[in-house]
Amino acid sequence: MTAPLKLSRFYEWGRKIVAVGRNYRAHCAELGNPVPKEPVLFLKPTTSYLPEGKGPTRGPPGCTDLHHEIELGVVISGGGTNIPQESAMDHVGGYVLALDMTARDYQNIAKEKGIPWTWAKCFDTACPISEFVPKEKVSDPQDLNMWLKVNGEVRQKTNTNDMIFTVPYIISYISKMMTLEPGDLILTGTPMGVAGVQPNDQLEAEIEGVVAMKFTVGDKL
Ligand SMILES: CC(=O)CC(=O)C(=O)O
Ligand SMILES: [Mg+2]
Repeated sequence: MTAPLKLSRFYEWGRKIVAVGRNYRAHCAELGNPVPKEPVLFLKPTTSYLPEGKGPTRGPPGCTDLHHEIELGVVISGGGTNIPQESAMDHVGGYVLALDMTARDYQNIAKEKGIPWTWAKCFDTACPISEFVPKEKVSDPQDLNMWLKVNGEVRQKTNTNDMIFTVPYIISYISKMMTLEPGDLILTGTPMGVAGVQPNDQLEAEIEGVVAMKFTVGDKL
């Protein structure tokens, strides 16, 4: 008999990772992107998951500008299509602190050529995650202080009330065209301060009072 799937190990379920881009005004400005009128969405494969303690995060072959992007991750417990914003939070089972590791050099090339960001966002180890935090431990996902340090120096710091699109809006928006399933992870976008990392850099991140995590940067894949 196979063991029942536990939501706390959602990353083993093989469901999807839907990522929101450009969800903080200051981050749009730092990369010279317009502020979006609707969420900018892309997918990351579940092979990019890197739970804390499972080794270093590594850029794809040839990458010369691997960036950190700290993000609040929302774990879906109840699936659905056309989920109304008003009941969207009923579909949330919990949260993780996540990094949307990005090969910025490849992303810039993709943007110039007008081609997808796959090489920039989808490599193995591109989605480091913290331990799972049950929904009950977070009273308001739209009021969380979170930060990321590289080698002890703060690089990114925000409150999630700075998001352009809120968690319920994002869930409702995605579910209009893509069925959400239990075990899916939504990455809600990164605040300003994205920057390059080097092999052996120590990444430390926290949602204050909720969860913390540490990762090392490794050599390229
Ligand atoms: C410019 C980006 O890489 C978009 C993104 O992932 C974000 O979080 O914003
Ligand atoms: Mg991102």
